[in-house]
Amino acid sequence: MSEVKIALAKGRLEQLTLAAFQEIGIEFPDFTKDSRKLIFEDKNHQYQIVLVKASDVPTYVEKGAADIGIVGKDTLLENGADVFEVLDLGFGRCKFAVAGLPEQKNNQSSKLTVASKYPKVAKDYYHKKGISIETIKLNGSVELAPLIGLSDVIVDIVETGRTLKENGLEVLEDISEISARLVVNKASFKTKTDRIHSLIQDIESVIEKQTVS
Ligand SMILES: Nc1ncnc2c1ncn2[C@@H]1O[C@H](COP(=O)(O)OP(=O)(O)OP(=O)(O)O)[C@@H](O)[C@H]1O
Ligand SMILES: O=P(O)(O)OC[C@H]1O[C@H](OP(=O)(O)OP(=O)(O)O)[C@H](O)[C@@H]1O
Repeated sequence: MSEVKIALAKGRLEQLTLAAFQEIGIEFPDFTKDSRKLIFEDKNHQYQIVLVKASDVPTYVEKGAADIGIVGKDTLLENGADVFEVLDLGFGRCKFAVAGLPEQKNNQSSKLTVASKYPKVAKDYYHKKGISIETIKLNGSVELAPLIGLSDVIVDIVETGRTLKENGLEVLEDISEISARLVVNKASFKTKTDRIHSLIQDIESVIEKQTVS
């Protein structure tokens, strides 16, 4: 029987996901923090993890290079991949927000410029409000943009709020809640139904346990 391939986002979600798998008895013995390997097998040879950049997880799953993936809702919204989103994993919690200098609160400009790692999310949000914006795509340190006059505001992830605070910025508008999601390739959902369903159920029971305790 072929293994179930799991695309795992490198970075913040990596250890949280491995911990969830460990709870349900799926362990990857070769997976160590300082390893440069990108493919890992579980000890029972049922699952294979491929370690990919967070923003690439939806692509691997949509194309069927991986059967399932673990990725933030933020990345799913930005990527727009055609995958089944089957489970809210409850970890990796943060939110999308519009942020900026306090004086931007009442900026009604019809030429608002918005810097973001998530230009699609930013456009969709303002489009729903009937406001057209100019987006500036950045790949990090987004909080710099309004400080040095690159944009009026930013659309970014806020977790503790520390990055905003230390740079004199504040949340101007909340957009939506974010957490890690389990996504499944549409064809794999049919061809590997039993194994994927049982994996989903096992993970669900771990999440429920965590919510109760
Ligand atoms: N403070 C946070 N900042 C960013 N992402 C967070 C935060 N807290 C939780 N997350 C979640 O963790 C996911 C992975 O974040 P991570 O920083 O590892 O990757 P990334 O930002 O997409 O990659 P990179 O930093 O390489 O561009 C995010 O997509 C988001 O869902
Ligand atoms: O509310 P906080 O707890 O401060 O977390 C939010 C910050 O974390 C993320 O940045 P990240 O650390 O991924 O750095 P980068 O996007 O600048 O690379 C995000 O883009 C914010 O800048």
